Amino acid sequence: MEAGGAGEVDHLAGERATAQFDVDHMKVAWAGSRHAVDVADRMARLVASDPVFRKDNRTMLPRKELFKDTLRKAAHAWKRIVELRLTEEEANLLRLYVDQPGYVDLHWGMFVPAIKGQGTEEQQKKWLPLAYKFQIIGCYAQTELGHGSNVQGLETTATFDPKTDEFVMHSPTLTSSKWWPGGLGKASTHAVVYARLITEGKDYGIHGFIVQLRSLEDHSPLPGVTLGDIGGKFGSGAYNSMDNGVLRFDHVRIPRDQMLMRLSQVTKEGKYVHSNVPKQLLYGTMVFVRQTIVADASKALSRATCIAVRYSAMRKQFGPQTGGPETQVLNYKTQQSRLFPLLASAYAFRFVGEWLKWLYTDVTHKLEAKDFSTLQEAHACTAGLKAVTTSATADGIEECRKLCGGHGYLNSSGLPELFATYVPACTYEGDNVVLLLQVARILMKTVSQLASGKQPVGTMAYMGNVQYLMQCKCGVNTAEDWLSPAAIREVFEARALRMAVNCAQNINRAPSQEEGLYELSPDLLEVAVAHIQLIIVTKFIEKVEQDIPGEGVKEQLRNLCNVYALYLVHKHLGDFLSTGCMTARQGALANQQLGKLYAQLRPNAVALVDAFNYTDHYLGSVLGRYDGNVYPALYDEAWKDPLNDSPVPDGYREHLRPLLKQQLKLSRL
Ligand SMILES: CCCCCCCCCCCC(=O)SCCNC(=O)CCNC(=O)[C@H](O)C(C)(C)COP(=O)(O)OP(=O)(O)OC[C@H]1O[C@@H](n2cnc3c(N)ncnc32)[C@H](O)[C@@H]1OP(=O)(O)O
Ligand SMILES: Cc1cc2nc3c(=O)[nH]c(=O)nc-3n(C[C@H](O)[C@H](O)[C@H](O)COP(=O)(O)OP(=O)(O)OC[C@H]3O[C@@H](n4cnc5c(N)ncnc54)[C@H](O)[C@@H]3O)c2cc1C
Repeated sequence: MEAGGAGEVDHLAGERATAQFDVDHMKVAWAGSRHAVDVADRMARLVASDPVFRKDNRTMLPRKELFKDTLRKAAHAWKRIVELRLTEEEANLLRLYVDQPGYVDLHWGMFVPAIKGQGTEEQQKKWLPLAYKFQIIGCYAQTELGHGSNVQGLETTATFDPKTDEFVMHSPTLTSSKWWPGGLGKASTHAVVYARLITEGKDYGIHGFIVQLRSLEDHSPLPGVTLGDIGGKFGSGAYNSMDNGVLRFDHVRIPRDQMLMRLSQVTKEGKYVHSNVPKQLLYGTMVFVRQTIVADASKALSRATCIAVRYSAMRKQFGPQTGGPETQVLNYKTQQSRLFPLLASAYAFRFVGEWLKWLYTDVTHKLEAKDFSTLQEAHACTAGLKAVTTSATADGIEECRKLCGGHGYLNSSGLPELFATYVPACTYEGDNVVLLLQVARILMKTVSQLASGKQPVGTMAYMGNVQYLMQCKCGVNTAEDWLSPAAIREVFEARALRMAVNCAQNINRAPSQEEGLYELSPDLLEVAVAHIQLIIVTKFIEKVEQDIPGEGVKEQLRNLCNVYALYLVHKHLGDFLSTGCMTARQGALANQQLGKLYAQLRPNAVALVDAFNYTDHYLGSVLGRYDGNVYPALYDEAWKDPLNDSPVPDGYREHLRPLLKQQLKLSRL
């Protein structure tokens, strides 16, 4: 737990004393409200104090035990939720702090939202109460062995049989086997299955169906259903607690009313009827989850940076030539230039995630009122932000591991498991490259419409300012000029627009649009990244412009915002220079300003990670302990490894002793 307990010594107290802002108010700025801080705090402590939720031994558990441990934790969490009558908000936070991937994530995160989004009112009335009480467990079975990204290429069939008023679910090929769905392998009783709807001999494409997979009596697979886990995954512990599964159907029959019929229906006679809504609403659950993944990116990156900042503040290496104490590694400028942009990114992703949640809610309300005008904006923002934030977070966690030197490689640092658990976020819910290409296509469409005078809206509104942005010159003359939000915003807008226009022009030179999009896809990726980075920078600037209470809080957030933006300028200087948005000298000034910002951030670094308000249990890291008392903890942790159960290892008699004896004989020769 955090410092303050009897007898604890705060080894980072000196660091905390140098903070130039009110940490308590920063906690509120980070969490979104005082209420959010309090609820999160209560739930985190509830989990941390419960021995069932212990996780320090997780990476040492064999897979079967790890899975059983996940089942136990999930059941215990549910018991506590019911006993304590927790609200939905509290229950979600409790599950978050349990911090172990498991079937419940998919049950609440995808199965329930899929029924809510795609089921009729009648279907919701039937299925949701069962799901809410855990009388059924559900998963989201979309991806197949042969196809994941290309949803329209899925092969599972749902053929309507009007004689019995049923759909026949079938897996016609090996590649049509459902493959990857979380919770499918061992836990789920039901799934929302995506399959090709065939009626009256015609294939109407992909639709969702609720299918029961296992007996509610003894959990055995129902006749015609083949089920299993797809095998061990990357890393120890990590995502191996999840039963990602395989599923095959052999002509399994389900009632007609188990097709999710909000968007389209099949009548008793077998007639296909499509409601007058965009077909893409079928992808609604993915849009919802992508939005939550952006919020999760800031959680994962803030955990990693919290560990790396605290450890870097206590770790010392080398010292002045004249003798004296060694230097805290956090004082090395190289450590700061690698770590502080990640800390700033964690804050940036937090605020853009907050904004994205607002956008998603707004779009949902519009959809309910049959206004589909913002569907494309929602798709572009969720897909693009999911891709950019998860890639940066996965890379950032790995960088934090390196920033912790050798000890970062130990499981007890928490970083290897955090990385292994997090990195599939770059793939699931849409491969990041595939998603960025979706964004780029929308940007190309927007550019092509500019000539006709159509004004882009939402996050693409800046593209309407094309005349100015194509020729404007950055007005920065001194390093301090880079502290102007207007200057930053302008170069990011000009860079994104010019890259998009250049790419569109190159595509137009290709023999066909499709060929151009194909040939220039590597450039398109960069166009999409530039646009998404502009959104993140803009939302951070807008956040800092709000009224933010607490001494020094706004100043710290402004610094972090500037670090984030100028770090991107430095990292992508090639883009800014090649598009003529700024000069090489202005690039050098940006870097100069960045150095000054790092120096200002340094005395606040530990307090800025304290503001995340993570318990030691949630952090799960010996190196990231709140009290900074790392070495005794590292030492103790090593002795807990099963390899240290006995001084002489298993295998000595069979493999070491004969070897050593043989060498003895040889040396006597
Ligand atoms: C909470 C706890 C968490 C839960 C915990 C989380 C744990 C992890 C769970 C992981 C779960 C999963 O991975 S579930 C599986 C996730 N699978 C994926 O994400 C698959 C990714 N693939 C796709 O989304 C799609 O197939 C596409 C977008 C790549 C391609 O689709 P397509 O149908 O072929 O479409 P395409 O021709 O490109 O586009 C046709 C038109 O539709 C638009 N369009 C495409 N997608 C969308 C969309 N979603 N919304 C609106 N519009 C869209 C395009 O802009 C285009 O517009 P216009 O040009 O016509 O105007
Ligand atoms: C841990 C984990 C959990 C998952 N959970 C679920 C779940 O609960 N339910 C579910 O249904 N699925 C789930 N999935 C599946 C996941 O959604 C897919 O793996 C994901 O959508 C990527 O699809 P793919 O595997 O087909 O990759 P592929 O598309 O085969 O990607 C392979 C490579 O091809 C590239 N590529 C593909 N298409 C293009 C293109 N058009 N242009 C350029 N490059 C391209 C990709 O960038 C990538 O480099 C999960 C996956 C993982 C790893």
